[in-house]
Amino acid sequence: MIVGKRVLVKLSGEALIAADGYWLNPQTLTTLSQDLKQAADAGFEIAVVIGGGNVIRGAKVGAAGWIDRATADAMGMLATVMNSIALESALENVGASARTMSAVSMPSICETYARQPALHHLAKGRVVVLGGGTGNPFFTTDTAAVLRAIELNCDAVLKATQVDGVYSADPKKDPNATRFDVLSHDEAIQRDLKVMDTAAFALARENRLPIIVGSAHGPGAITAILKGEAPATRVTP
Ligand SMILES: Nc1ncnc2c1ncn2[C@@H]1O[C@H](COP(=O)(O)OP(=O)(O)OP(=O)(O)O)[C@@H](O)[C@H]1O
Ligand SMILES: O=c1ccn([C@@H]2O[C@H](COP(=O)(O)O)[C@@H](O)[C@H]2O)c(=O)[nH]1
Repeated sequence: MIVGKRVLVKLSGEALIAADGYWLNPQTLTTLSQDLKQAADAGFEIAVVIGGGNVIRGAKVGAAGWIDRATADAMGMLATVMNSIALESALENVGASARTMSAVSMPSICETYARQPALHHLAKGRVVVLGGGTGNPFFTTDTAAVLRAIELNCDAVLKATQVDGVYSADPKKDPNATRFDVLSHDEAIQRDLKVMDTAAFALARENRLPIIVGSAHGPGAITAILKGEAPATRVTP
């Protein structure tokens, strides 16, 4: 095991897009849910933040000019709640106990996020899916993931993404990019490595929170990283 018992898993929204372009692929949600259940069954306490990149990214829409940034970000936060309740359903379908809590209050749909009830759910072994980001515009779900991980006394954030670690440049764009096994928060910020946003790295650095970056692809991928059985990059103080 390379991280402690309580982990916040950050999932990409974009990874939920189906091969035909539809915004949500049920098979991807099922595979991720089976993996998260496996991790919970292995004794990990799991909180999850899922992005909204399969639906909207506020910065991009705001920059296009037809809608203001804060409104576009509100749409983005709502997208993360849609993804969160879809993941909650998929988790329940595979037999895991799960609760969605949203930073944006919508009590007829899911619980509103509050720290103490979230800690209670984690202690009960429930997978806690945290929707709505930070509840504020001009942030991303990477920052929300780090913020919640700190609040909920998590041992690490696992950014379970589309690549198997942090590279010297985006490996999807630069075939010569080289992979780090370990690097510091300072290095990640100074080198402007865009696997997570700078605000998220800075908040993690300030609070000495380790960030693990690895691939979410394939059955059991997340559990394997948590157990130290799959390649991943560790970003440490
Ligand atoms: N230096 C780097 N090392 C590794 N990956 C990088 C780097 N720079 C950019 N990336 C890219 O960052 C991506 C990680 O972001 P990912 O799509 O998982 O999440 P996100 O954008 O936070 O989530 P969402 O899709 O919900 O918005 C990887 O797919 C990778 O292509
Ligand atoms: O705290 C937050 C988190 C997210 N948003 C908005 O949601 C989208 C989707 O999140 P991603 O992290 O990009 O997947 C984001 O682009 C923002 O527009 C937010 O406003 N506040």
